[in-house]
Amino acid sequence: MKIAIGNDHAGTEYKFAIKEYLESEGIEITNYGTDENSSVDYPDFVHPVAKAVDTKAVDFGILICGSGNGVSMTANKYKNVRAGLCWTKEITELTRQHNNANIISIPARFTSMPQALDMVKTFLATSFEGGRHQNRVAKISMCS
Ligand SMILES: O=C(CO)[C@H](O)[C@H](O)[C@H](O)COP(=O)(O)O
Repeated sequence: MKIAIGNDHAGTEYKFAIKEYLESEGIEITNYGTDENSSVDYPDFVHPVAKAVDTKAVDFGILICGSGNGVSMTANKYKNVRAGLCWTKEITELTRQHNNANIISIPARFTSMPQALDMVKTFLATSFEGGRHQNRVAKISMCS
């Protein structure tokens, strides 16, 4: 499994913790996020992740910012990206099961570190259900 991770300054601490966990599990992770705590513009650290997911260069993306909204808005501009904003375990499960999300967006300023790590584990361990959801997901990217 290949994963790309991106974050702005609000997500740096969480990025390092998530990256350390995933590497301890033997997962290959490419870091496109800032490693600093000084203020940056989140789109600059989302585009490489979204491009990697959009082109299937990686299997999944992880994006972290303060609210999770900025990184989600940016990533979802890509045709083949489905970035789900998650703040509970159940929402994380549902965005994989129903939306076949390939990016999880984490609101660092509104979730605890244990919550964030649990959501990442849940995201990667949950499969898309297909069935009635397949047609719905296909309609997401009907626009050019
Ligand atoms: O886009 C965002 C808001 O929805 C992200 O959460 C950013 O992390 C946030 O805007 C950064 O805010 P700051 O006051 O510049 O640290």
